[in-house]
Amino acid sequence: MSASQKTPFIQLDAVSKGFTFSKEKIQIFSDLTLGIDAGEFVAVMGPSGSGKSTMLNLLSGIDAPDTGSVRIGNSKLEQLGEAKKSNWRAHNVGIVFQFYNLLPTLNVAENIELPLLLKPIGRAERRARVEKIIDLVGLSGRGKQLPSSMSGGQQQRVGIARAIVSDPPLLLCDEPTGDLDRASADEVLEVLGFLNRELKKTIVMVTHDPEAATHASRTLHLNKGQFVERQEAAA
Ligand SMILES: Nc1ncnc2c1ncn2[C@@H]1O[C@H](COP(=O)(O)OP(=O)(O)OP(=O)(O)O)[C@@H](O)[C@H]1O
Repeated sequence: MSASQKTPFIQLDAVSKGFTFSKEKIQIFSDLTLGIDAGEFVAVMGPSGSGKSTMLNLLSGIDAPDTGSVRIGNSKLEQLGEAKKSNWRAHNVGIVFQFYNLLPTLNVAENIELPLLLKPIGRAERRARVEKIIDLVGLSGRGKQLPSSMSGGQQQRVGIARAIVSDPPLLLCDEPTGDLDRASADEVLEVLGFLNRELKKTIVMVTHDPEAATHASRTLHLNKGQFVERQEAAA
């Protein structure tokens, strides 16, 4: 590699992945190679069942390829044991879910604080970080509310705040606007865009929504286990 070629932040090399279901083998990826640079905001689209969520699971190390390798930064995930991988994930990956996955009995601030409880950070510092993130996602003053008292868009912004409170470089979003109306979806996408532009988070977002994909810098379409790059037209 020449000095001018930069190494992608995320590199999938010759990845294959299949599942066996009712004795039938479904091959999702065969010999898939993909690079994503630091600071990119990538949308992943494709038909239902094409392997979009599987891709996110490979990137977070929640699932492993059958063959091939997944490298993120300096970490080759297949070389990490489960304990090291959990620790790596806690420091490097934030995950945003379609249905928010907030704990209903905890208020907004307590939900966002959860990932910090696994770290050697004192209470005052934790609270300060949570307040800062609450402001950043546009929910100032709502820390004591329960998730059930908030709109879907607000709950998703809590989900995003929880995903970034540990300051991971990579954010993986699985249909983050899939359960939202257009206006709430746009607010959530604005927050993701801000995190990408201003905080330089690398974002990989699975979406069915072509308009959501226009917020990304690049759109990858999954087609028969391979990615085809295509630009979404702005709405
Ligand atoms: N743990 C598993 N065991 C067996 N089959 C699985 C498993 N996980 C995923 N699959 C199968 O792999 C295929 C791809 O699933 P995946 O969830 O990645 O698709 P997707 O593109 O995210 O779909 P959707 O848009 O519907 O969410 C599907 O056929 C699914 O049933």
